Amino acid sequence: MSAISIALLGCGTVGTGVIKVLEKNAHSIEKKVGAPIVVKKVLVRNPDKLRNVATNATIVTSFDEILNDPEIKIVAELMGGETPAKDYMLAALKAGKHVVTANKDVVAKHGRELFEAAESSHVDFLFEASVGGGIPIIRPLKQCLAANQISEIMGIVNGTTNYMLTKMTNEHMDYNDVLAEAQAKGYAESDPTADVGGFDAARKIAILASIGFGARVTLDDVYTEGITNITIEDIEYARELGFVIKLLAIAKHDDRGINVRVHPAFLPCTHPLAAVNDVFNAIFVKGDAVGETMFYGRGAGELPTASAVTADIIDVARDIRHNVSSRILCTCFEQTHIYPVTKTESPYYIRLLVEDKPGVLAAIAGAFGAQQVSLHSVIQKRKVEHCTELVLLTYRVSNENIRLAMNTLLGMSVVSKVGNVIRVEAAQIS
Ligand SMILES: NC(=O)C1=CN([C@@H]2O[C@H](COP(=O)(O)OP(=O)(O)OC[C@H]3O[C@@H](n4cnc5c(N)ncnc54)[C@H](OP(=O)(O)O)[C@@H]3O)[C@@H](O)[C@H]2O)C=CC1
Ligand SMILES: N[C@@H](CC=O)C(=O)O
Ligand code: NA
Repeated sequence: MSAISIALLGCGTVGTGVIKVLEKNAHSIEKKVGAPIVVKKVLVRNPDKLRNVATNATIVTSFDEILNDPEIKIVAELMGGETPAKDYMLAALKAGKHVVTANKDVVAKHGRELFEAAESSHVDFLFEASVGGGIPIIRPLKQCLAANQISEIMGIVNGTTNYMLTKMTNEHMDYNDVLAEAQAKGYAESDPTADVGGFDAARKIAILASIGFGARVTLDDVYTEGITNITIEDIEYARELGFVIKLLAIAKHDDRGINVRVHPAFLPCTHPLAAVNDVFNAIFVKGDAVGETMFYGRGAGELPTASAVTADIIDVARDIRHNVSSRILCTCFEQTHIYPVTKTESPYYIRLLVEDKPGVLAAIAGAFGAQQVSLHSVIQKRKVEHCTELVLLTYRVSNENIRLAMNTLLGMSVVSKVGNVIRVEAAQIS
């Protein structure tokens, strides 16, 4: 069969990786598809930029050169951002071109519109790289686990912050230095606020929850906290107490509805996610038939992400060869109540700076007690600026009650500063 022509929108970290993978594995990919895949055009902003890859493709700066080229059957959007990426994908789908993307911003926010455009044009819209980088997770959820009712999805879904937390924990690296390293390695988003602020993970868990629970979960439904407040002190106290700090993305479907959240958490050192380090991601999925499953691999970076994008391109190319399309589209059928984070429960770690005088501990314990927050343990180790640093671990308590207790504490003259309040996940504090 004649070659299948494709175009890439973007030739940065991921685009470069896709060109390399298609080139390196051209022979086996051709055998798998039954036709060669050829990158005909690549859209960039700056055609004069030096790139880390050689290609015979034509470099273009106008999307119209791709949109109006009837030979191009597949468009891989690897630019990032919402605009113009969404408009280009929509135009390509409406023009009858298949679309593959790594763009979680657009999938999380405009997925429905893109699915509808794909369905009416009878083309594919695939986005495996948008969550978990190189880890297969979208396809397993949509296909391999389709027989299950999914009750829980939990994991580490941002490579940049996991890399940062690992280096801060194991090598005591400075936050800004390690962020710069993650950027240099091509892991971070063009605006890394999305990574460190938790929004990238929030988009990813919104996508996974929507697919897993068959209900539309948007970014606004996800309670989001990033790692910007995590200090070396918190990391050290975690270690002392037998925990590590990880940025977790959690989606649960129970008899109250759906709850979706992203926040740093203390995880027991013995928990499997505690051993997921550097740029690696891991995602647990619990289904009623299969039980627990775990997906693990590199969550960001040139070649791992290219692996997922290229697999989508191969899938589409096979569909083109067999004259089928849009076999698995939007799976959000259910209207399900989303309940807020305040209704969730867990133990908490709390670090406070308090005045160093008699009766302070009793007053603090009283403020917690008034909100039904029971304290499991208190560590009092060091003096900071004439104050005493207190580290408290609570028993399991509702988020609402912790908030109420913290509000009371903030108003107490003996409390100089709240250092941090971090959830404890997957631990029995008893
Ligand atoms: N990096 C990673 O590890 C992962 C990234 N992703 C996602 O993949 C996508 C791409 O990420 P990444 O490769 O890191 O991004 P980069 O910033 O490295 O590359 C972006 C590319 O898009 C081009 N581009 C951006 N805006 C425009 C525009 N308006 N018109 C034409 N070209 C444009 C840039 O052109 P020029 O080179 O001329 O500036 C560049 O080639 C994003 O959606 C990201 O979230 C997903 C998983 C992992
Ligand atoms: N910035 C993202 C890239 C992959 O999605 C991350 O660090 O995980
Ligand atoms: Na993936």
